[in-house]
Amino acid sequence: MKNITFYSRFETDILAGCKTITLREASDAQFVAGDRIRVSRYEDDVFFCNIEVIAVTPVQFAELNQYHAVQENMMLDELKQVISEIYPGLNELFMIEFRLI
Ligand SMILES: CC(=O)Nc1ccn([C@@H]2O[C@H](CO)[C@@H](O)[C@H]2O)c(=O)n1
Repeated sequence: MKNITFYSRFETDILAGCKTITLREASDAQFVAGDRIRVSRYEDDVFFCNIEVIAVTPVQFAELNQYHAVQENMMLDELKQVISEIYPGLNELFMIEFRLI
């Protein structure tokens, strides 16, 4: 089974079903619809759930909008700030939509 990591501060939102996308750089988005993925925390590699990928879609940083923010359970400004810190200067992102399984 493939694996993906999330920063531990997002674990609660993911388990509650209120964070249903993640925006990643290409090298971290090598998934296709239907993939079942083990999810663990980035900091300590502790497993916390499995997800199924619904879709992987290219999205530019400049095109991020309220839809993305809602799916991330963040304000749009906050989301842009978070992504700028993780991927400074990167415009080519991929939206991974997922559901808990
Ligand atoms: C741990 C690791 O390797 N990388 C990442 C990269 C991104 N993210 C989150 O996805 C969304 C969009 O980027 C935001 O919620 C980010 O904080 C994450 O949790 N972990």
